[in-house]
Amino acid sequence: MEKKRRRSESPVEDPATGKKIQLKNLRICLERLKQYPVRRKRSRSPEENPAAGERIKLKDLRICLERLKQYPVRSKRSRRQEENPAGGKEKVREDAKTSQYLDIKNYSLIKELGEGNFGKVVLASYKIKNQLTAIKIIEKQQEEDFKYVRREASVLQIASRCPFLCRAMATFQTKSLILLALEYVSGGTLENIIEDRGRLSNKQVQ
Ligand SMILES: Nc1ncnc2c1ncn2[C@@H]1O[C@H](COP(=O)(O)OP(=O)(O)OP(=O)(O)O)[C@@H](O)[C@H]1O
Repeated sequence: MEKKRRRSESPVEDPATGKKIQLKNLRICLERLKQYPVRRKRSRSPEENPAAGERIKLKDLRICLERLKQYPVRSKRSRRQEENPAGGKEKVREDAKTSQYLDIKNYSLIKELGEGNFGKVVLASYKIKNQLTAIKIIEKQQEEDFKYVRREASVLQIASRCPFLCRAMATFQTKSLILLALEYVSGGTLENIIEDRGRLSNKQVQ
């Protein structure tokens, strides 16, 4: 009986000091620990995609955030009046420090630019920066499709110094669509230019 009472008074030893932890302090610790499972649940679906109202997977969000972190570094170049490789003088790159790039509501669609093998490309304005962008809109056939588009965006990012490729700004998805926001290249396609002007020199192609 004596033994039982003592155990209930100080049930746990501090492994560091070997001393009994006061019941009062233990209760405070347990109260604090109770908060952890709640946080873990929240982290399973942390962000809602405002375009679709669906939860973005934590894994995808981490990948997006990791990629977005790379943008401020490149924006240094854009501050030095980087030129549009298509010939325009406008700045082509801005900071993407926040997930605003991933919200379709922040883009206003202007007109259709063309159609590729997988979907349409529309000219849009990124409202936050008043910046033109080409958004590739692809109808999702299967969940895996988003992975392939992200891979395309990653390749464009890796090759971002190449003056012949446009840059990827963001990839995001709704339930049925995949959207890839690209740097807008205003000069038209090389094919169109060759059709209009005929043969071009190497310098003109560059
Ligand atoms: N970044 C851009 N800036 C301006 N126009 C673009 C841009 N990307 C695409 N376009 C326009 O949209 C059209 C379709 O482009 P898209 O890349 O979808 O076609 P694609 O070359 O067949 O590629 P894919 O095989 O990936 O579908 C292009 O021909 C071009 O006119």
